[in-house]
Amino acid sequence: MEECQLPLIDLSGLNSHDQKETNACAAAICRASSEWGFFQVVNHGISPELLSKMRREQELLFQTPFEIKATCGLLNNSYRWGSPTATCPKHFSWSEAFHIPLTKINEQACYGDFTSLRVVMTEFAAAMSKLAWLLARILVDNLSHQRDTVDNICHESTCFLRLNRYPVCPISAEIFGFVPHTDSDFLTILYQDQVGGLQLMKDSKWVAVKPNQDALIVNIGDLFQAWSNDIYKSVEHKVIANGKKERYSIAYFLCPSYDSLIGSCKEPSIYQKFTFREYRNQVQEDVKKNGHKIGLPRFLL
Ligand SMILES: C=C1C[C@]23C[C@@]1(O)CC[C@H]2[C@@]12CC[C@H](O)[C@@](C)(C(=O)O1)[C@H]2[C@@H]3C(=O)O
Ligand SMILES: O=C(O)CCC(=O)C(=O)O
Ligand SMILES: [Fe+2]
Repeated sequence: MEECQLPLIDLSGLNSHDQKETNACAAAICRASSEWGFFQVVNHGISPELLSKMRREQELLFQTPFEIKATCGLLNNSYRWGSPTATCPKHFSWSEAFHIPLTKINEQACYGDFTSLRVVMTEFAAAMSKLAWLLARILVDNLSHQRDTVDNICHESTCFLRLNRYPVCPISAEIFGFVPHTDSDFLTILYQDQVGGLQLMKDSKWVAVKPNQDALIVNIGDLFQAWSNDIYKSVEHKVIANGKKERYSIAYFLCPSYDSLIGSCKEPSIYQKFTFREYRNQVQEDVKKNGHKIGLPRFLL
């Protein structure tokens, strides 16, 4: 498997007093979103201490017995494992996850005895949110010239964090940790450990992402692709299961409110206008019916 060096962007450029440096950094973000749909950021403003505290809390959470994770109302009853709709190995994900809306992150009732998890998750979600909005503003400003702003596209009410654990997989090497998919959001920020296993589609080939402990990974989601009229790319990615080591990751998903209408920032538009609610419902219906997501091609004009 070919290992790729994702575009690596040093976000300290955005704070430079030299406008040229700031513009060059913004341009690198937009170029990577269009050429790769994926990039890594360093000097992203989230401290290594917060990241390692979050990872520790994540490990403790997943070490909890299955019955507690699955039944005690933990994290808004958001525990999932495997793929409930899978009918064959290629639709199955060898992983477990908590999928928690930002609106619930600070709610005491979601945490039971996990009090330090609540404190750390709240701080982590706020830091990831700030970074996601910063990147989305740059990407929107690059194309919309004041017609649209991130604030009338994205909304905190629907953003969420997904805590993933990929257990050691003792069966076939053909099994996915996470099935190939694109994300149904505007933009995702991923904090992964050093185990590796994430692969993405580049020039019609799967390439493996080499973990970098100082970097967070950013990828464009379907809604940014639709809004940008295919300028930014929502790229297919997957996680390979590992027969020797478990793996952890956390993804932050930046989403619009359910009723906001996603239309293209340019004419002629490639896609029909749709609301995020319509998009989500269509994805869920397709997953139920076919075992996999169809996504944006459903909305082509
Ligand atoms: C089985 C699936 C769940 C998922 C849609 C999919 O077909 C494959 C990708 C999954 C994913 C990953 C990112 C987001 O968490 C998510 C909401 C999305 O858009 O794609 C989930 C979907 C889901 O959990 O419904
Ligand atoms: O764990 C990873 O590396 C990727 C997770 C992912 O793609 C997702 O949660 O949507
Ligand atoms: Fe994903």
